[in-house]
Amino acid sequence: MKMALRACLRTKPGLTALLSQLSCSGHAAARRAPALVAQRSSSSTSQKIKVDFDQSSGVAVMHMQSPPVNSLSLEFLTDVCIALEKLEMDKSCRGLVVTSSQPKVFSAGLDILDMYGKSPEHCAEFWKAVQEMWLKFYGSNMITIAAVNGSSPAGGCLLSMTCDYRIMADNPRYSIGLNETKLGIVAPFWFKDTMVNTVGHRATEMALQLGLLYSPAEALKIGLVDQLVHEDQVLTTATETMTKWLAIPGILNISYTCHFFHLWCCNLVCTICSCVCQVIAAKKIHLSQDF
Ligand SMILES: CC/C=C\C/C=C\CCCC/C=C/C(=O)SCCNC(=O)CCNC(=O)[C@H](O)C(C)(C)COP(=O)(O)OP(=O)(O)OC[C@H]1O[C@@H](n2cnc3c(N)ncnc32)[C@H](O)[C@@H]1OP(=O)(O)O
Repeated sequence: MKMALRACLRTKPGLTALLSQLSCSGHAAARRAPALVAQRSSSSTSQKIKVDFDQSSGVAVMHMQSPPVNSLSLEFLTDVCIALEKLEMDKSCRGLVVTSSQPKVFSAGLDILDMYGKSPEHCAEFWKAVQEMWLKFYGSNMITIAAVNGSSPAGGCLLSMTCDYRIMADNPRYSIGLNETKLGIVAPFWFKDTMVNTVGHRATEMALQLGLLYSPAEALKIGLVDQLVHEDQVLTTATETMTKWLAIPGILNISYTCHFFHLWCCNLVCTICSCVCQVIAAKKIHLSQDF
């Protein structure tokens, strides 16, 4: 799916426009202009994001440092998107590792306090920022690896699933999954689609219906993560793994992209049809109540 988005962002101007409308792209850029990284190795920091870029390897490491649990607030999401935009614009950056500077937690998911009791304008901006993060990671031209060094529920799990590869700390205290159901929330369809693309239909059905959080071992078993390593080795394994991914010629990447793009389009058409059916059904119910 990520590759599919990459392809359409490269090759389909119409869809790019569609996606950019969906994602309100540019809202982050409008706030702070991106800067190109000139040094061989550099480090740039916002309050909540630290990026170390090694120009010799072309690999950047994004450290999420929003205490206590890297919850995805509007401010944090905006910082993430800005950092990503800057890296994306620097063509020498080919790989990105995302990890957490917070102990025991990769990301606690969407910031619940930023969704509750806020103005409609704030909620709209917040929700657009969530979509923007998703699109930017999924549509990135860089190879992305999530170094999941702690728990990663809900939106945190989504963030990791938008990456090409996930390495998780092998600590049974940590968990990962889309647990929205347990919170009394329905996960949006694109959360669901992202999980289907990662672990398949049946596993997603079980995961979402029951709001399951998986231990690292369980997550590995269903393919929610790709590799488990000792807690101390998550970041180094991620950078080693990146070397292997970057050795694959980009052209092959693009070929796979076309296959996945086809699947993604089919999925999108189905989703639109299902939305139309739901609207028609809702109207029918409404009419039958009137008479
Ligand atoms: C505006 C929106 C419009 C439309 C959308 C509406 C609905 C669509 C919903 C979309 C789908 C939702 C996706 C989500 O991501 S919802 C968030 C789900 N997250 C969770 O369930 C995680 C909850 N947290 C935990 O499980 C644990 O905190 C965690 C991450 C395992 C860490 O555990 P631990 O180290 O023991 O830390 P604490 O639990 O003690 O937490 C420390 C501190 O952090 C606060 N906190 C935790 N999670 C969140 C969060 N998601 N948002 C905000 N704050 C969080 C926690 O309350 C503690 O705060 P305190 O002040 O008490 O120290």
